[in-house]
Amino acid sequence: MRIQSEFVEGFGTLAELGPAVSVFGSARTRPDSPHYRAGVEVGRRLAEAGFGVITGGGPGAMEAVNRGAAEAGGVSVGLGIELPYESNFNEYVNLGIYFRYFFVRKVMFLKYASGVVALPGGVGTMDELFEAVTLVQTGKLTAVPIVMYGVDFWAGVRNWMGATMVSEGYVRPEDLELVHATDDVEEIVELMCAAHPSVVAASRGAGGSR
Ligand SMILES: CC(C)=CCNc1ncnc2c1ncn2[C@@H]1O[C@H](COP(=O)(O)O)[C@@H](O)[C@H]1O
Repeated sequence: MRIQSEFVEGFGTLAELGPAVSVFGSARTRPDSPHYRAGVEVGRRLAEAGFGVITGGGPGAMEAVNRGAAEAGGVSVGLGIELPYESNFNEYVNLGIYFRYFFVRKVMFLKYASGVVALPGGVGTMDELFEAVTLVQTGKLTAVPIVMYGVDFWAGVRNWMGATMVSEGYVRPEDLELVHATDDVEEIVELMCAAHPSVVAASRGAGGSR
């Protein structure tokens, strides 16, 4: 069965991966934009710290993150999705897996992730980010750092969650703390390293920059 074989192939490949951070973000981020540059930097710094990156393997922010990681010599994973129009892996993916089903692919983003970062994006990015929050909140996923990159971009969502969801009693105040917000790529790397000290030790042992 196709669905089952997608799970088997995905688990088989990603279980071998080593520590990696899933990074989501818009397919439409332009290469000349600050958000693209931030994505490259996120990929590069995570790779230098010893983390692989996992993206949707497509254009825009996904390409930026794969690019930063690959150019720094890191593991650069793309979990591609078959879409009604032509879609290929961006050229910076060095380990690609293709999926027909979005829901199988979403399991793969989180099952082996040591952390999650959301760059600015649209509904796809929101969907992937909030799946991570839901799974951590309900204890279905080991608590990993979850970071919104772009304080101004995400401010509306964060403020509304605090002012409306929390005050209506639908979200516990402490659950808001599951999600960090920053404009600082180094803070992302520090959060990931603090949660995974063994990665820091290994990358130091391998002559890593940290
Ligand atoms: C130009 C265009 C729309 C290409 C679409 N090609 C795509 N290739 C791979 N993953 C994708 C694509 N579009 C959306 N996604 C998924 O949804 C997220 C981005 O959705 P959005 O652009 O924020 O809502 C990504 O993290 C990715 O996992």
